[in-house]
Amino acid sequence: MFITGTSSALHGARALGGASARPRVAARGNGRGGSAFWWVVNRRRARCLGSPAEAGQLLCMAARDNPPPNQTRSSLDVDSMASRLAAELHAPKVDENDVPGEPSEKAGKQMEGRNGLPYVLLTNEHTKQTAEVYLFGACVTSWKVRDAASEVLFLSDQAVFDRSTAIRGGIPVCFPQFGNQGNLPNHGFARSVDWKLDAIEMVEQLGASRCVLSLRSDDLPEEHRRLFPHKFRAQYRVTLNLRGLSCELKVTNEDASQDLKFTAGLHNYFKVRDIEKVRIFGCEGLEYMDKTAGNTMRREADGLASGLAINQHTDRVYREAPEEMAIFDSTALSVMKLNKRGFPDCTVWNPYGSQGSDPGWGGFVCVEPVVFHNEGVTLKPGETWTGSQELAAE
Ligand SMILES: O=P(O)(O)OC[C@H]1O[C@@H](O)[C@H](O)[C@@H](O)[C@@H]1O
Repeated sequence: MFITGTSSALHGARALGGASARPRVAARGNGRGGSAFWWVVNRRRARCLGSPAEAGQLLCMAARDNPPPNQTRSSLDVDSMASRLAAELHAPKVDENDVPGEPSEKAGKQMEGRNGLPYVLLTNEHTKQTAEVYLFGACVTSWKVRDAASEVLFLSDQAVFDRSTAIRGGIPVCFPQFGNQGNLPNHGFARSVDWKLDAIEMVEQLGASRCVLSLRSDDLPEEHRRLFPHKFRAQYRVTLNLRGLSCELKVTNEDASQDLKFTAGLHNYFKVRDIEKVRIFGCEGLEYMDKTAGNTMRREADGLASGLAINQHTDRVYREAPEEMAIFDSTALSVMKLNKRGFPDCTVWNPYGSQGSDPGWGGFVCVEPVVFHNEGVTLKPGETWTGSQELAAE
């Protein structure tokens, strides 16, 4: 939503004021799906063009021809749209995770959750968003937007909170193995062990609330250390910023002489009203491993102009997916945007009632940034890898 959306207005503010600009809460979008869909379609069209100026021109033309539902042609301020877009495209990107925070109770607090399991309730007073992050599995189990009234993530009715198994739903962290290729349990052990809470902090400068969790190989139960005899430190930062929710996973090889090899992913369960009416943008033309067909490599059709529909058991690991992807839920009239870094690949999964599926399969779609193809990550002793995602919901 380039005209009214939170994301573009803030990018614009950042471009004009730099990283030290006072955070401000931008005007919200109109929250109607027509406008959200308009954003997706035109953003996709703009992406095909080379320069920011061309992209800006195209967006302006598209807006004139096809204004979002709450605006008329004459009310569009095309010049300001164009300069905002150009600012967004040219702005040096600030890595918010590099800006240090200060411990603060305003950012959140540790609470006792289901069955007494500890979790962090993060709050962002600027945007009135909240998130819940369980220390078990470093799992984000809830992210609420629109004055904390609207839940973005799916949490299964069958989710178990007793440390016996990973929490089903939210955003489980898959590490050091994504999927079942390797000698570890499916998706590795990080989602089924306790992480340590290092900090709950406020990044005043950016209007962001953040919690920092960590996991060290030395603290793992013996069974995992035996199967994965490597020294590592993982840090996971979950931030509620002015645009939405960001998750950053950093892994350091702490071994003095051995390489550290792993695959990883952030297993986002997005809540949808009706899986049949969902479209996913960003997979068109990509090569993927089809896990429903014995891991055969296939290629997605190029002409998915209206996005990928889920109408069967779908379990695909796309190779080199674009940084920006979007999920359009035409029943809820909402768009969830995913911007990923350091995770080259992406999984799309919905069991669609297949054997053993969660009974809630019609109410979620998993779109997961992963590093999987090309043998994942190899870190030399002392090296660090970082993978992150930014989620926005409109
Ligand atoms: O049941 P689990 O271990 O949580 O995994 C759920 C699904 O997670 C997806 O990421 C995988 O691609 C699927 O193959 C898998 O079935």
